[in-house]
Amino acid sequence: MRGKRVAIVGVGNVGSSVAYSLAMSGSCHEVILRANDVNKAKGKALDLSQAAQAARKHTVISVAETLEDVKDCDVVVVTAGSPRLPGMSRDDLLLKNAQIMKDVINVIKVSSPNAVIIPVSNPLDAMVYVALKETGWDRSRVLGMAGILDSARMAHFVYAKLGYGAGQIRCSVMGGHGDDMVPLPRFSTVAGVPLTDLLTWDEINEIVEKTKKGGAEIVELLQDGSAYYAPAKSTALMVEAVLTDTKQIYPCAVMLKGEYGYTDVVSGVPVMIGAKGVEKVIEANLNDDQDRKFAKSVGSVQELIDALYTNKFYTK
Ligand SMILES: NC(=O)c1ccc[n+]([C@@H]2O[C@H](COP(=O)([O-])OP(=O)(O)OC[C@H]3O[C@@H](n4cnc5c(N)ncnc54)[C@H](O)[C@@H]3O)[C@@H](O)[C@H]2O)c1
Repeated sequence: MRGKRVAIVGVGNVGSSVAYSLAMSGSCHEVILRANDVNKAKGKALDLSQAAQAARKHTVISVAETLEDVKDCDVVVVTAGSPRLPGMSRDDLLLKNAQIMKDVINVIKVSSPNAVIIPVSNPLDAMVYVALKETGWDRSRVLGMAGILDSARMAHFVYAKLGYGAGQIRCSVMGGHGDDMVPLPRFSTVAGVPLTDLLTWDEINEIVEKTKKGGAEIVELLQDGSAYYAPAKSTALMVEAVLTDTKQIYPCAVMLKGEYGYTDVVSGVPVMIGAKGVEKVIEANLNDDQDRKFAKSVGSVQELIDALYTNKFYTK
């Protein structure tokens, strides 16, 4: 039996940080980097390999000269794409990144036919839709990263408000990875204590708003890119759940097939992740208010998907 192999397509800030996280945890045998700029990938691979040696980990970091060389991977993470720059909405990126995703996926589906694919590029939910459409695979094998990140951001803002509990905060965010994401205070706890017992609704609503703007706040401060440490760690958690078949529940962007009343649209929902990818979609009981917000969020993703058709990226 060979060791686990993960490819990362797009070796910018997020991609290289995913590789770093995986190398530091030693959760896979080989990480293959694929970038258009092969020398850049080679430089990153050397640096990462040396970091693995420093950490006394066995993970080997290699470079694929072409996408066709991304062979027989267990998981393929796609971070190739343009980052969201100041003033640029996620929607502006749609057609540009959809073409990149399409080109990447059409090679990967042949070179790594048994992989689980984790799209990260934005606009995330639409990229999951493109990856699924291009592969034609079962939805269980294409799951997008966003919900773990958004939930971590919410946890950060809960800590910032409370001033205690860091590391014990469990937050839940559903919906698309956009301005209409749905932070769920009712499903959030600190060491098991409901958030609603610890904070007033005014305070909670402030946290909800900060969570929605969490990515934009970092973009404004960095000025030349977007967040990558938390996105990378969130992605690595998903990779590791697949590689080690942990059956953990994480919020991920998946194609809905009747769950929550929606079909043929991608949204962030809690899923159980195992070796086969999404092994179960969890249907939480939403109250009327949560239901309404989730519907709005799904509607925003649907608009992005519709835009792929109205702009003739796809035809019906
Ligand atoms: N889903 C999320 O929660 C989340 C979080 C953070 C970032 N993102 C998205 O992830 C993507 C990467 O972000 P980043 O900060 O690493 O950006 P980055 O600019 O640092 O890296 C993107 C990389 O993709 C490469 N690339 C472009 N086209 C390619 C192709 N056809 N093949 C291979 N590589 C290609 C670029 O050369 C660059 O190195 C962006 O789309 C960003 O918006 C998503």
